[in-house]
Parts: sequence; structure tokens; C-alpha cells
Amino acid sequence: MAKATKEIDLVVGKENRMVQESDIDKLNYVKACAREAFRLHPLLPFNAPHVATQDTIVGGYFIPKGSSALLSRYGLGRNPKTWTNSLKFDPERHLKGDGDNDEVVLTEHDLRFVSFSTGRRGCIAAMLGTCMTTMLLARLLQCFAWSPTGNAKFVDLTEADDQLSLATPLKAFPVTRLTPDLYPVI
Ligand code: HEM
Repeated sequence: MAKATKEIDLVVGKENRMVQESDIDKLNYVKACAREAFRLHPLLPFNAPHVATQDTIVGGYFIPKGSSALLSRYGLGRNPKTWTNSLKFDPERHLKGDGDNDEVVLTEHDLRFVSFSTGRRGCIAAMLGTCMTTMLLARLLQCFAWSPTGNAKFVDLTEADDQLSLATPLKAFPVTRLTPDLYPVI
């Protein structure tokens, strides 16, 4: 979180304005964090089922015409054969390491995990979804410093045993970090 906030401060600053859509291309670490969240914490365990309209081979598996194909989003994203230290939240794994040319995208057409899926039934709004996700995360980090609530020592991110959500509701305390006139008045 600190590294993502630092990137936002470098690209956008804290004095003059909030993150804008035009900043998204440069916020690669922020996008790497979002990508890592998509990988580890899919909203749903499976994608919508699809039926093969012809015999095909996917990832070395023969899929006969008429079969229903269901992808485990959880299983793909955490597959240790694909991801080193697969359970670790590590945004760096999505950076290619070539500095300014390191463009991170939230789409994943190789289906090493499912974000917007791919192909004919893939999400029609991957660009809009990327924009919404990145803007939301970037503004949450740019506008507020987050800390545990009450006497808690840390924000509890423990996962539930039997579903994909957190074990307990997320509780974090925001403190503004920009000059007051930059926040919209409601
Ligand atoms: C972070 C945001 C979003 C994510 C992660 C996401 C992800 C997905 C996924 C995984 C699918 C299913 C693909 C499949 O069945 O293989 C899908 C389908 C779809 N999404 Fe999104 N989506 C997002 C935002 C949006 C938005 C904002 C819209 C519309 C404005 C949208 C419209 C659709 C539509 C219409 C489909 C069905 C496409 C079809 O079956 O032909 N999505 N999305």
C-alpha cells in the first residue's frame, strides 16, 4: 500500500489535483496491486459456464463438442504450477522490471487467472472496468491514509474458511491526506 501511494504521489502529487483517468497509464504499481487482488481474490469461484460448439484443445486438454466448460477462478489464480508463492500477495510479480516501459494491464488473455476472461464471451467492458478499478483504488490511496480502527493493532484481512470473502467485515479508519479544498463537497 505504501509503495502504491508513493507511486501516486510521484505521478500525480498531493497538492493540486486528484488522480484522473489520464494518469492510469502511469500508475503501473497501482494496477499491479489490482491485478494481484483479482488473481488472489476473485469475486466468484467460477466463471459463467460455456458450451464448446466444436471439438477443441485448450491448454492440452481435449474438450469434445457439446461439453460444458467451467473455469475455477480460485483454482487458476492460486495454481502453484503457474504462480510462485501462489498464496502471497505480491504485486511485483506483474511488473516486468523494465521501469517506464513496464505497462501493466488488468486483462489476462492467457487465462492464468480470470479477470475479464477472454474470447467471444469475455467482458465487453474491460477498458471501463480497468478504469473504474484503478481510479477507485488510486483515489482511496491518494485521498486517505488508512489505519486499524479502535484498539486494533492491524486491519484484519483473514479469509473466511468456507467462502471467498473476509472472515469478518473490513474495518479501516481513513484520515485525509490532501488539502481540504481538493475534496468534493457533497
Ligand atoms: C472490474 C470490473 C469488471 C470485471 C472484473 C468484469 C469481468 C467479467 C467477466 C469475468 C465476464 C464473463 C466472461 C465469461 O463468461 O467468460 C464478464 C462478462 C460481461 N461483462 Fe464484465 N466485468 C467488469 C465490468 C463490467 C462493466 C462495467 C460492464 C458494463 C458496463 C460489463 C459488462 C459485461 C457484459 C455485458 C458481459 C457479458 C459478455 C457476454 O457474455 O458476451 N462488465 N465480465
